[in-house]
Amino acid sequence: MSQSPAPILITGASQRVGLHCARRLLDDGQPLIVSYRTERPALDELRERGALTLAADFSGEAGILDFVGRLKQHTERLRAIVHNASDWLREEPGREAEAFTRMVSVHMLAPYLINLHCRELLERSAPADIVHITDDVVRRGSANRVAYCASKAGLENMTLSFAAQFAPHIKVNAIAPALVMFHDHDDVAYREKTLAKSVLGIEPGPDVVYQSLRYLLDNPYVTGTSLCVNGGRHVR
Ligand SMILES: NC(=O)C1=CN([C@@H]2O[C@H](COP(=O)(O)OP(=O)(O)OC[C@H]3O[C@@H](n4cnc5c(N)ncnc54)[C@H](OP(=O)(O)O)[C@@H]3O)[C@@H](O)[C@H]2O)C=CC1
Ligand SMILES: Nc1nc2c(c(=O)[nH]1)N=C([C@H](O)[C@@H](O)CO)CN2
Repeated sequence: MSQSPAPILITGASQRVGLHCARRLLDDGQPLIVSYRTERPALDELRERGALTLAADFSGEAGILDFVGRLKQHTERLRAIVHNASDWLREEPGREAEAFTRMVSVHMLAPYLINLHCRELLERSAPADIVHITDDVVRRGSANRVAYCASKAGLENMTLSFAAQFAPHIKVNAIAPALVMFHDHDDVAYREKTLAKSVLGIEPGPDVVYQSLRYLLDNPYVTGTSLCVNGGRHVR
């Protein structure tokens, strides 16, 4: 007898891109598990649509492993893991080491430990996928967010290592967006400056990340790849 589809895990899905991808996957009829750090009204919508929501704080090893333990109490299989959780921190004078530690933990230690500890769950529903959400800024560095950019570069590199280690039953890829969606507090000057960085010059919205995710989930012959979703910033 065929089993019901295994769930997809998206981390950091209480708002913005992660929430949009969660909604689209639920629209696709995909069983879903999401992690969140802050309780938000949108989580109730996901719960009402059948998603399992698990609290998670990826700021250190203990929180990451605690999340993995609770996840395994709810499922023995995973169709995919989407590492979306992220903090876009600037360095603050006197708190540089804290920022670096937080960036490495959420962008590198969490994906690393979750991938290793959940490999068996993915293998049980192979072919399976891991998708790292990185950032186009890895291509050129960031004067304003050194730790953020370095940790995303580490996540980008782990895509190659895990693709080699987890083949052939688990594909591992990255999606490297540039501007996807502004924050409400972004002023006109910032928006105009940011839009001018790409040749397409638009704020595309979160569906461009979902479309990239859908492609990776549906394509059986893509692994170790990073999809550049940046409006052509690199051709300027
Ligand atoms: N938005 C954009 O234009 C761009 C986004 N990206 C990348 O795309 C992804 C989605 O972007 P976006 O939706 O803006 O992301 P957000 O800034 O909204 O972050 C997503 C979620 O990550 C969670 N999170 C942050 N730190 C932790 C932590 N220590 N432990 C657990 N959860 C945590 C937050 O949870 P909570 O809110 O519940 O506290 C947040 O809702 C990110 O990886 C981002 O780096 C890359 C380039 C551009
Ligand atoms: N975790 C987050 N990472 C990033 C965000 C964000 O809001 N949260 N935003 C950006 C910017 O859009 C940038 O790409 C353009 O200013 C980058 N990463």
